[in-house]
Amino acid sequence: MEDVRKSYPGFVLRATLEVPLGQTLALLGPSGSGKSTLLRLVAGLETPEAGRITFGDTDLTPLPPERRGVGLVFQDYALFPHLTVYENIAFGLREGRWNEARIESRVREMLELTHLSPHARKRPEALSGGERQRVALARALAPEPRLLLLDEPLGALDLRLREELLLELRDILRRTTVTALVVTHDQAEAFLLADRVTVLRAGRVVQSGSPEGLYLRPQDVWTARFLGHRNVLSAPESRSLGLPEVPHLVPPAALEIGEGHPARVLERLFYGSRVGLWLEYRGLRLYWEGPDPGLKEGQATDLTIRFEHLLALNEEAA
Ligand SMILES: Nc1ncnc2c1ncn2[C@@H]1O[C@H](COP(=O)(O)OP(=O)(O)OP(=O)(O)O)[C@@H](O)[C@H]1O
Repeated sequence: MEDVRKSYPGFVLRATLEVPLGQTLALLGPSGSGKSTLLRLVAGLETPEAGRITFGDTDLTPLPPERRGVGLVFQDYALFPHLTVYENIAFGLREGRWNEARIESRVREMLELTHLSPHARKRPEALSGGERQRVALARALAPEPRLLLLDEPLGALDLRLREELLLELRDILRRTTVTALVVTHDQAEAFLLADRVTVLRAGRVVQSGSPEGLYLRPQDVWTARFLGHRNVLSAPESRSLGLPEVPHLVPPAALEIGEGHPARVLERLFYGSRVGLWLEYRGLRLYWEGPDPGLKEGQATDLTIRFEHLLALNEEAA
């Protein structure tokens, strides 16, 4: 999409975005940043005030939703309650006047892809939340859409189910060649699902890149914090360490405990397979995480900051 604009009272979305063919792009942003609005514009459920939405050489902008060739998956599933799983998946194919033999073979293929074959004859009410979401996915993929749009697809599920379905969704997106745009406010979800991630803030694209590229090289303080970095030094803090007086990111790889300068454990967070430590170091509070080094709260240790790993950050996105 090219310089697409849409405004509501007190909100303006203005974005240019490209989803590489056959890949998954995650739109990541806090609540109210315009993620759903952007997705609805691509789906044709909203009309832009300016700009164009294209797929290859096709201009989708003037087309109604049903002629855009997009598949939609929302967090509330929106399945037909009176239809079986099989018929839910077949629905779009019947609408598209596929013949019965093709419908049967495509629905079987989708049931296998989403591991739903044993549930084909059930109605949605007899399924778990995760199974329902897989039906929604199978139904959206069945008509071979050119673009799959997913809006917080795991949003309605509890934490454990969310993790399970996340890996399954990742696997399904990788096994199909569909181009997908997924909206999420969860950084881990975006990183696991997508080939590329675009960060949205207040209706503007802040930064795009591969998950690794974004995480290791956020361009400003807000993006670094939003992506989950805990060690973002302010300009005066940077100066106190002898760095140029601009904010700096201290990525996880830059901290080593056990050697270097004196530090003290302020707080120890036990997560099971790893431990988080808030450390006091030269008047700063720094967070370290890794396998349990056996340090207790209040205990002294040593800490090295590998300055070559630090990254200067812009104060704030323009
Ligand atoms: N139909 C509408 N009428 C008026 N304002 C709207 C409408 N839809 C969205 N907005 C406003 O546009 C802004 C962006 O909303 P949007 O739902 O796109 O954000 P989001 O990033 O998807 O948020 P969330 O993660 O909470 O769903 C919000 O301030 C919202 O109140």
